[in-house]
Amino acid sequence: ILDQKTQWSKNDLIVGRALGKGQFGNVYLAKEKKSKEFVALKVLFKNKLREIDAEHQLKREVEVQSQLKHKNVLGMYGHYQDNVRVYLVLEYAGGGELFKQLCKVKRFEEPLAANYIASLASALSYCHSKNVIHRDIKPENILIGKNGELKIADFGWSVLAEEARRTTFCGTLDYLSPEMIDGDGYGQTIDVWSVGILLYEFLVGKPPFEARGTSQTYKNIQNAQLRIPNYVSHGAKDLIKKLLKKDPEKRLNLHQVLKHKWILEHVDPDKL
Ligand SMILES: Clc1cnc2c(Nc3ccc(N4CCOCC4)cc3)nc(-c3cccnc3)cn12
Repeated sequence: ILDQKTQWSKNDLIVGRALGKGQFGNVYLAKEKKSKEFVALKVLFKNKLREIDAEHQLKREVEVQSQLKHKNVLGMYGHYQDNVRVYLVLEYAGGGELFKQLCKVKRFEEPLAANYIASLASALSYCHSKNVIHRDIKPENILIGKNGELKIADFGWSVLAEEARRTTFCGTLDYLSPEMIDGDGYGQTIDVWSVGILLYEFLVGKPPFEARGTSQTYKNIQNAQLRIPNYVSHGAKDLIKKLLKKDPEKRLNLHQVLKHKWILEHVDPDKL
């Protein structure tokens, strides 16, 4: 149905309430008339995109996200435009933002955190198999489906691996990996680093290297001084330490994450 539809226009949709406000435009809940399916309509203003020369980035987001088909990657059904805006027709994630859920409960229980990390690792491993590096994995870019499944969204910063050598600044500091700060280029290991930061934030309620000032955050990241509270289990602590290795070569890869004892302890294998 929606996956097969190739041409989209505003007449296909009944647009409802705003789901959220972004810096380039808003996201609305919408309903596709024929299938009666809910979708999310991301509206971006062309002049705003032009201001920061982000048209090429948006083109890439569309190219990348529409070719990815995975249960933990938010689907993109199509796009259309008028002379003022670009419209992205996206899968509707009925559970909202993971970020809001984390703020509400402060910290996730270990089984829930393990399931989210397993979904994230399997989605990223799928993306990497398509030569796509997300580069901006953080709670704000993760949505929850109506049955609680994790959905990676917002591929605005993703690049196809060959371009990944260019060190472009992307996103909040907390998620920058050491090699990103050194600017010596990076491969798929930066997404693995972000999984480590996320795992820490899921279990502790804040990112590991958070500091008041930018330079302090950089310092903490660079010397990767990790303080993990005692209420975190040994298995989780072990995985966090193996993900937040300063040297990208020493970091676990995504397949090893999915085989880690703490993940296997909490996640039913058919989900992996
Ligand atoms: Cl893209 C995309 C696909 N689905 C969503 C979505 N879904 C969604 C579902 C449910 C609830 N609610 C559930 C009841 O409590 C109130 C919130 C919110 C968002 N939100 C956003 C979004 C949200 C906030 C800011 N910027 C974007 C983007 N989305």
